[in-house]
Amino acid sequence: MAVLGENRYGKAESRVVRIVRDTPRHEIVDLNVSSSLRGDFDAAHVSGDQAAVLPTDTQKNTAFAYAKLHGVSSPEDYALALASRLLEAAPAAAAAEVRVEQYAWDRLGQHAFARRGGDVRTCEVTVSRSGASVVSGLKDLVVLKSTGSEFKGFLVDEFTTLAETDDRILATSLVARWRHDTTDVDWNASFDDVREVLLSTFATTYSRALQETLYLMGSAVVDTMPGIAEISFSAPNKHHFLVDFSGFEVDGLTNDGEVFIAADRPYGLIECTVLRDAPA
Ligand SMILES: O=c1[nH]c(=O)c2[nH]c(=O)[nH]c2[nH]1
Repeated sequence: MAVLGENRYGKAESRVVRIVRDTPRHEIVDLNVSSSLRGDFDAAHVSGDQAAVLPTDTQKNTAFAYAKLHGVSSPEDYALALASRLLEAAPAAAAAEVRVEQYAWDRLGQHAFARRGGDVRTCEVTVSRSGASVVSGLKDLVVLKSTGSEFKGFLVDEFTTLAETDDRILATSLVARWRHDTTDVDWNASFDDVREVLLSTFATTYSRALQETLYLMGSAVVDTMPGIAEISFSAPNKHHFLVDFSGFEVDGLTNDGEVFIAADRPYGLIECTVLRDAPA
């Protein structure tokens, strides 16, 4: 005779992004939230009876709703509120556990941010009989605009379901590589300057597509840095989907660009090279 031992169940790794946008200076809270319930869930396992089971889908929905309803002043305060709610909503549970990871962002502007501590500096050098080529770069530079980004007017066919938007989150994990046309360069200062031009352009320009933003960033580099002949980008469009609260029976719960699910895949991958125009 088999007997059921310890068990628990829940939803792991909901990527909850909360934007506080009451003023033009937005705040971002970026969380990875996992919840689980343990208690008397024997019937679900032993006889297939789900009457006591608060679905993991509901646990996930509650995690997103609570990012708005309760807010996230700290991961601990939010986790306490969410766990208390889940315990209350599932009478068979003896305990609800909520685990939260919070990703830190540094401010670039009123509504632009860079993930803290992320990016890696790169270089690729070739020395041949005819000279040296130096390509400097960076990767894993994660940046996000919480407004000032639209995507509309695109080609539509019978498989298109994407809605046009005037206001979305734009985020990417940037890979950039730029070619110098000289080796007479203060490499460290040059790197810092390019990184700063990339970030400030991202933060201060309106985006009609990630394509346009990359072009603007690249143009700013080749226009202001005389020794740089071209720059290439590979930029995943890290999609943030507005969570649909309309199906929840909670009075007054709206989502006005405040709570997003950060999807990891699939992702758009936008790549381009921007070159300095040859002198006439
Ligand atoms: O900035 C974007 N560029 C695209 O080409 C694209 N395609 C898509 O579905 N969303 C977006 N966003």
